[in-house]
Amino acid sequence: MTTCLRAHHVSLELPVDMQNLSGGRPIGLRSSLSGTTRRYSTVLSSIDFAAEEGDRIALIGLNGAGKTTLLRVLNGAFIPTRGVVESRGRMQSLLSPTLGFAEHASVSENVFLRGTAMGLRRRQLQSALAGILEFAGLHDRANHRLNTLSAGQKTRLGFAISTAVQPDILLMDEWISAGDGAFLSRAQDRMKDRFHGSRIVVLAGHSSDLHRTLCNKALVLEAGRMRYFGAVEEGLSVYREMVSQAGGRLREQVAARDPLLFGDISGFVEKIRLREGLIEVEGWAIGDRGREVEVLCVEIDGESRFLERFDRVERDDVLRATAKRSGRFGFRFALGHPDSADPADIAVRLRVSAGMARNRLGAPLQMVAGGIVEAA
Ligand SMILES: Nc1ncnc2c1ncn2[C@@H]1O[C@H](COP(=O)(O)OP(=O)(O)OP(=O)(O)O)[C@@H](O)[C@H]1O
Repeated sequence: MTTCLRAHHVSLELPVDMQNLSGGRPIGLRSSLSGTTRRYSTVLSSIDFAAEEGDRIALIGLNGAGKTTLLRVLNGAFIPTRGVVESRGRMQSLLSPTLGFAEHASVSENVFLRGTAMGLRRRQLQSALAGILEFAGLHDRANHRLNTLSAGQKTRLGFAISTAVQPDILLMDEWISAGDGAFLSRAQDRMKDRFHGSRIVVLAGHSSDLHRTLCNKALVLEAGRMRYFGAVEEGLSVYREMVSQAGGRLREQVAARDPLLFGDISGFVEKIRLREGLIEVEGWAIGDRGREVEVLCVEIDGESRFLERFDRVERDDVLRATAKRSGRFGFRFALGHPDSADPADIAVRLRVSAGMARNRLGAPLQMVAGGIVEAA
């Protein structure tokens, strides 16, 4: 049997219940007694892709793009409003390890409940039970009620059950990194086994490095729509472009979580001076693989300006610090500014990012500690 996973023009609308507020204002507890209004929101639109045997698909998108929801549609937890999902092969999803636990049942009863929901037979579960408890470090707790376990113990149990058998199709929401030291290393080993043993994997998450290393394809989501499906490198550059256009604050958040997304761009803003309606800025930046940066992006109050022409300055201190023999890594530029803001205020509102191209900008450069902000 050939394993497959396909989505044919899948869309999903979900109900969003909103509390009715008196006069539009929150009024404490009474607001929760005042009834709700139900609206429908389109969370996924026209998702269309086919995964073949051997595919490892990186599911990429900003927060709220719809990654987890798409995984839930693929595993059948949500029925698409339009379109269909077609799959062949045993599917297992590692989304929420503790979802579906019965708090008042015992630990071993929960193994049977969850295992049955995963499609395992009673006899399979009986022979797997000891191994699952052993893996979770709960062999002496089989008869304890689940609600007597700690949150960490429940997570370990959920993980041990979900990964007890090798699936053909594996759906993962982030690479597992929870748990204490000893469990984490066993969990990582098991994840690797399950990942490599699966015929098709969909791996959601925010680590471009992991996606590049483990995946051959990428599916990029933007606000519930499929922006790209195809080779992973191309997918990562579509994502980089999306992030580059999304503004400095968001780039900062993405780069904090995924430092290698934009390559290795480092530097600082060192001086901001206000003079006769101009903002003069000085600093330095080194681009990917130690190259000179090609473009600067200056944002004030969310408005971006790209600079490809700016003064490039040879800086002995930067060359020495980075052990480079040559290169003009210092930058200097001046921009008009519309109001008579004071310099300290401008330092907070101004963000300078550097990159190798407009669609490959790094996170905004930080102001060097003790950097000078002055009005001339
Ligand atoms: N059960 C639900 N009912 C209504 N809306 C939902 C539900 N679950 C998710 N959403 C909405 O769907 C959108 C996508 O959410 P989802 O969790 O799939 O995003 P994500 O890409 O996984 O985000 P993150 O990277 O933050 O985990 C969000 O706007 C979210 O508010």
